[in-house]
Amino acid sequence: METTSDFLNIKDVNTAFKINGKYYDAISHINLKVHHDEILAIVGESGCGKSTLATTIMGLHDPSETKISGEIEFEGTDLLKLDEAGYNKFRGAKIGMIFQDPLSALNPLKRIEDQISEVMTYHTNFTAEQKHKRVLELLDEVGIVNPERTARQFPHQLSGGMRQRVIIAIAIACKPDLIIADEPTTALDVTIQAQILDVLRKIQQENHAGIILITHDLGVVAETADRVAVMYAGQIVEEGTADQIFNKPKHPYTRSLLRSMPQRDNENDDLYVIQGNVPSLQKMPTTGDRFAPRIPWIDASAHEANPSMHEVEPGHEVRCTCYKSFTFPDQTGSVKV
Ligand SMILES: Nc1ncnc2c1ncn2[C@@H]1O[C@H](COP(=O)(O)OP(=O)(O)OP(=O)(O)O)[C@@H](O)[C@H]1O
Repeated sequence: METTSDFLNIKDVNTAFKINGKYYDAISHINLKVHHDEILAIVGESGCGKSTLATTIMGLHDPSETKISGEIEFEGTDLLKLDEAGYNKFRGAKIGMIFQDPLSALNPLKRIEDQISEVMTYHTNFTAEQKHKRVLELLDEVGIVNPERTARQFPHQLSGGMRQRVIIAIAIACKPDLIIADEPTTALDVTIQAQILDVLRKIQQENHAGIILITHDLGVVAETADRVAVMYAGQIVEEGTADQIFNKPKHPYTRSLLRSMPQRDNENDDLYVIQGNVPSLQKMPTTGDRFAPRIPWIDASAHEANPSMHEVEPGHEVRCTCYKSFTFPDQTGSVKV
C-alpha cells in the first residue's frame, strides 16, 4: 500500500557482480518500502545480500564490475539514474550511513571535530562557529559525556563504543531522512550494543528519520525494529511488522532463524542448527525455492516452481506456499536429519 510517508521505494532491484567475466545476481527482484518514523530491520545469515542491498541504495558500486537494474525512488528521485555528482548531493546530506567497523570508517589522523565538520562543510553553508556548535550538539545527542574533550581527540583515544557514537554523529550531522546502519553494533560488547541501539532509536524519533538496520542478530531486531524484512540468498522471503515476524513467522527460513536464536529461558537446550550454507553466487539456483535444499525433509511438491510473495495478513508477506506444510524434523516425529 502506498502511503504519504513512503519516502524510499525500492522496486524490482537486482544487483549482479562480475566474477571471472560473468555476472551473478547477489540480490534479485527486491521490492521494499521504508517509511518515515520507522526502523526497518533487514535480517539473514552472512552472504544473503543485506550489505549489497545497502550499498546499492547508497550507490557505492563500481559500474564496471556491477550490473544494477530496477528503481530506487527516494523522495521522488530515482537514485539509480544519478551520476556520482548527483549521488554526492544525497549521501551524507539526505542519506546517512553507519558502518560496522568504526575504526576503519574514521580517519586516524584527524581530530573528531574535523571529521564531523567535514560533512557540514560539504553540504551546508555553516560558518566555522556554527559548525563547532553543531559538533558539540551532535556529540551530546549521541551520548558523549564530555563533547568538548572528545571533539579534540583522535579516534585511537576513544573506546569502540565512543567511536561508534562519533560515526552516528557524522551520519546524522545534516539530519538525513534516511539512515542506513549496517551491523552497527556487531563489533561492540552487549552493554554498549544496547546503548547504541537506544541512541539510534532516539535519533529516529527526534528527526522522524527512517532507519534501515542491517543485522544478522535477531536479538537486536527484537529490541529495535518496527518492521522486518528477512533475506535469504538474495531474495526477501518474508516481510512484516516485528510482532508478525516474531510471533507469527511463516517462512521456513524465518522460523529456522528464530529457532536457532538463543533464548533466555532455553540456555541449556540444544539450539536448532540450520543445515548447510547460503549458496555462493555462482551456485545460486535461478528457479525453485532457494531454501528448499536446506529443508530436504519437506516434499518437493510443497514448493512453488517460481516462488512469489503472498500476503498472509495486511503488511505480512511470505515467499512460496511451502510454509503451509513446513514442520521441523522433530515435530514430524518421522524424519531424521
Ligand atoms: N564485490 C563483490 N564481488 C563479488 N561478490 C560479492 C561482492 N560483494 C558481495 N559479494 C557476494 O554477494 C553475496 C552477498 O554478500 P553480502 O555481503 O551482501 O551479504 P550479507 O548478507 O551482507 O553478508 P555479511 O553479513 O557477511 O556482510 C555473497 O555471496 C558475497 O560473497
